Amino acid sequence: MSLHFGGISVLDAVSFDVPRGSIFGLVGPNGAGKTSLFNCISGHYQPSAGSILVDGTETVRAPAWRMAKFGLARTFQHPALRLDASVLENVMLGAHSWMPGGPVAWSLRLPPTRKREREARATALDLLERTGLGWAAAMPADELSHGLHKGVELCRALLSRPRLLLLDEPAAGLSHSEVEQLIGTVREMRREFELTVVVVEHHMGLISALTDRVVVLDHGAKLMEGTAAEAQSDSRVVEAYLGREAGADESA
Ligand SMILES: Nc1ncnc2c1ncn2[C@@H]1O[C@H](COP(=O)(O)OP(=O)(O)OP(=O)(O)O)[C@@H](O)[C@H]1O
Repeated sequence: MSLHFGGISVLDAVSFDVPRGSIFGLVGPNGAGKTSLFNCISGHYQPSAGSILVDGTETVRAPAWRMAKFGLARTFQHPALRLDASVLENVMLGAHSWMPGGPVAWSLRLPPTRKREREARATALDLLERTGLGWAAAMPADELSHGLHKGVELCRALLSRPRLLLLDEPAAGLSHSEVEQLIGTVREMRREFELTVVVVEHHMGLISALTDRVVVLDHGAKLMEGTAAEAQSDSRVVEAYLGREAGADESA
């Protein structure tokens, strides 16, 4: 799969398979193309060439809002929450992909809709409890810290019942203990919901603890694929990181 913006190549024939049920890491230096690749998978960007298959179904021309139909949910580097709404209301937005009816049925709140809404609310509260956020359910989202917003976004993504969960830098801005809790939560959710997870992350502790395999990107191309330990001891990977840091030092 390739991605160009004008004459600039952002991703150059990047190709890999994510085994079902695995936790797969996308790593690489700043500007390597990780978020752009994520945006292609989640339908926020249209690749210039190539294909993306989710459970054998081509998703490339589907817009981002249809991705839940393919069993796909994502979180963002900077959580996209409705800050004026409560934490529970934010999580409940994840249920819209499987609620029966549409906006008219929801506003009329017919009996089948009410029943599903009760189910969704109970599941949302359960997810919040299990990620340590039960106490915040009724609070306006803007009263929570950045780290807690990430937990709320994760609950919202899980409520959409995904088969493939995309996490974009979930550890950024989290404290050490919050990262530990996140690792436990993702492991538990993977097991319970039989999820496949793809995670973009700079936090190598999280990548080592969580992932079965990683792909390392550099300058929009795939540098290597293997376990996190193999990646960390690969001379090409070490050079890509050091080279980028040296470049940053020179320009500083
Ligand atoms: N919408 C866009 N238009 C033009 N160029 C873009 C666009 N989105 C990304 N790029 C460019 O693509 C390259 C890869 O960016 P991307 O954000 O995907 O990298 P990254 O590996 O996620 O970096 P980081 O770790 O810093 O988040 C960068 O040079 C960036 O400027």
